[in-house]
Amino acid sequence: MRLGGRLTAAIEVLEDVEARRRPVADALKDWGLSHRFAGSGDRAAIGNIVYDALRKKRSYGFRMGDDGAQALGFAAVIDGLAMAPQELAAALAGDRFAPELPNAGQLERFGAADLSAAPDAVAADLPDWLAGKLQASLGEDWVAEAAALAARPPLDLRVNTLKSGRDKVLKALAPFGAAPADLAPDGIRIAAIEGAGRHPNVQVEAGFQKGWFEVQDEGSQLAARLAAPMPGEQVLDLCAGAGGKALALSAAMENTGQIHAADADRQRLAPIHDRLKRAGCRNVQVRDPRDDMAGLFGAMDLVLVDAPCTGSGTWRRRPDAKWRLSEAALQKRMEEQDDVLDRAARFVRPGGRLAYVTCSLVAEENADRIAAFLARHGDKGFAVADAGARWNALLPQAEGRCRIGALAGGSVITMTPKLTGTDGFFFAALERAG
Ligand SMILES: C[S@@+](CC[C@H](N)C(=O)[O-])C[C@H]1O[C@@H](n2cnc3c(N)ncnc32)[C@H](O)[C@@H]1O
Repeated sequence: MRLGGRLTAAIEVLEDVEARRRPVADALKDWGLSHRFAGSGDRAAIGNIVYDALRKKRSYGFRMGDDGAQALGFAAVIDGLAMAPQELAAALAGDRFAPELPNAGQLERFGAADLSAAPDAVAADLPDWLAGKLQASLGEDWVAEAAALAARPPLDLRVNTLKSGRDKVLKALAPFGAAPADLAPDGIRIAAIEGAGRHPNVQVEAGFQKGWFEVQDEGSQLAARLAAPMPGEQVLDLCAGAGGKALALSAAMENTGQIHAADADRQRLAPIHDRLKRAGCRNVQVRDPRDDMAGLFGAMDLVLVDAPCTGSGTWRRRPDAKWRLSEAALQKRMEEQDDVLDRAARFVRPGGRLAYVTCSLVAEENADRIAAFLARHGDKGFAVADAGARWNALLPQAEGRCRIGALAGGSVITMTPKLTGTDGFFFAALERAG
């Protein structure tokens, strides 16, 4: 396909996402199934246009003076492929599959528009209500923080130290431009896509099949490290999902002790079995949602709550979610977070720890939930640990390079694309008196 056909396809997908309010991944998949002639390069290029348009929907709409699918598609191509409007017009000339060009005035406006004159929520590329939430949560720098959430994300990998080492994986993935991650000790990064490119499908590589590495955002790797699992410990991963953090905990514990991996949703847990096998994790026991875990009450050294959340920290990867999220959904997540924290507390032994993680930047899902937990469980001897000190000890070369907030005598951490170059993550640790 030439650029014109790809752009037309991207506009169709954007219209579908808008009309049916459906996840962009589903819309792209359906488009691919009904257009079998399109090759993988075409599908990747169409995906780039669609994702870019959704990442910057509001600022592109402002700059074009039109937020329809066609205007957004053109804006994403001009910006994403760094093409001058005249260059784009020349590239589409005579292409019968190309969409109609916006008028010259619109293209000129796009090139000239200055976002410093735009309302903050437009420059932040957020709906108004979420702009208010991020402003309240992140303070002064919130517009730049939100804008960084609208950039293309890198592809991050975690080296599985149970089976390999970073140098070995770096060598195997050298053709893809793999480099050591900035912060995570076992992390590897493949930079964000440029132009119409695409990330390699690393999961077909021999090293992946052999369990040498996992795909995992650097922030998620750091959150697992900050939970400070020790070899030999008894650990409960209460919201294990597909196991990203459970696998990281297993490696950090050097395959010793025991990790109970549980989740309320059997479907989400299902992929963990293959992943554990491939990664060679022998210290993880998967608990069926129907299992009676009462035997673990008061017995865990560490309980990890990788809580269900709005995922606002992952908007670089799932930009459609920011336009679909509702206040009701946020409220529901907060109730789930309280529920799961209450459940988690029962498993922590005296002298044990509870780590709370979200991939959200909304304070109501983060520090506010910990404060509410303390208000409910103040009598059970839980205190907020100094997560900021943990960060500085783990990453002395990046001391203070995250947001460290004071809370109830301890401190909590927020990672953001702008500050740490990771997805947005929140981390808090609670210690139960012995
Ligand atoms: C952020 S995801 C977990 C991601 C996973 N830990 C990882 O690193 O790949 C949150 C998980 O919490 C689960 N969940 C939601 N409510 C729960 C509850 N009350 N108890 C246990 N798990 C719950 C969801 O099914 C979902 O899999």
